[in-house]
Amino acid sequence: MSQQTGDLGSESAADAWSAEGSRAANEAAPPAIQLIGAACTYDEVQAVQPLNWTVRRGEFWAVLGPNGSGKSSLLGLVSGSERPSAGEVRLDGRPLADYSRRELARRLAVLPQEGLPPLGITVRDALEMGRFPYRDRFGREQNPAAAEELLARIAGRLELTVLLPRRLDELSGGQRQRAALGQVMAQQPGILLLDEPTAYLDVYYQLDVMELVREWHAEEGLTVVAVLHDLNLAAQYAQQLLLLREGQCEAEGTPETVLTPGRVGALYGVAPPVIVRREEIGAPQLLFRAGERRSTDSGK
Ligand SMILES: Nc1ncnc2c1ncn2[C@@H]1O[C@H](COP(=O)(O)OP(=O)(O)OP(=O)(O)O)[C@@H](O)[C@H]1O
Repeated sequence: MSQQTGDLGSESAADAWSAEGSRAANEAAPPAIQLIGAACTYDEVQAVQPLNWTVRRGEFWAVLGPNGSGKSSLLGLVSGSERPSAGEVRLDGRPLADYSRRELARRLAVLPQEGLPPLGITVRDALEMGRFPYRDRFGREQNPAAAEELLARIAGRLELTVLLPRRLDELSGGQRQRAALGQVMAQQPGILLLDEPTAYLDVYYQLDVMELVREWHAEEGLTVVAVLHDLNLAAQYAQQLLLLREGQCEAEGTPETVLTPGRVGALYGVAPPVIVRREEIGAPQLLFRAGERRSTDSGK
């Protein structure tokens, strides 16, 4: 969606990226996200081992790995909900710890797994709540007309217009996930984190959410990091993959280089998948069959 919103969201993706901006300029700019030996520990559990990872502006990453491999903990480090037990996380070259809550909310948004909770508030209220980083302490927008226009455009784009007066607890899970996407769009972040955004959705809404995120990414140079379980969805939508094993980087790179049959089979404990390439999907797709039963379960 185009972001002709006047001075709305001065730190928005549109500012962080110009269509004609060269790749070289982007590479010279500080990375959108940088982990420098960053680790996440809960009591005795080392969920993320010290990790170096760089996400440049405008990249679309998927974070993959078996259950308990540290995907959500990694996302927590990036969003600031988890404090690193070692190392540092930087956003745009600046330590995450230096951001105020409001500054962080202008820069980064998180789309949760289950969309918005089924509360008694309307979809319109939910979208307006996304504007909180731009409102003063009395809840006023600097430019109310432009904000209103932005919300109307988001609602139109997400086909939420007829749902605006409806309460969240009257919507389906798929509709609530769309409303959640509308809320994070209203937030105008430069970086979007998605935590298994398709977990509770049928295949129509899975593709729907991913297509909308892809369009947003393509049109505005949004930086996207999505935790996904579905390797095929990841290969289809992400340009770069980070594959985790027990809190460590097992592999990173393009879907073609990361999703090799031997690696995927060994990591997930399944038979090496068959790789299928279909032009209309434009990415490798994996066909799975069960392998040997896992002899031990680490309890993670
Ligand atoms: N709040 C917590 N307290 C203690 N241990 C935790 C906590 N959150 C996660 N862990 C542990 O950290 C490790 C990594 O968990 P995490 O949720 O990051 O993995 P994940 O890859 O996202 O898993 P899943 O795919 O099952 O969602 C696991 O061993 C988990 O038990």
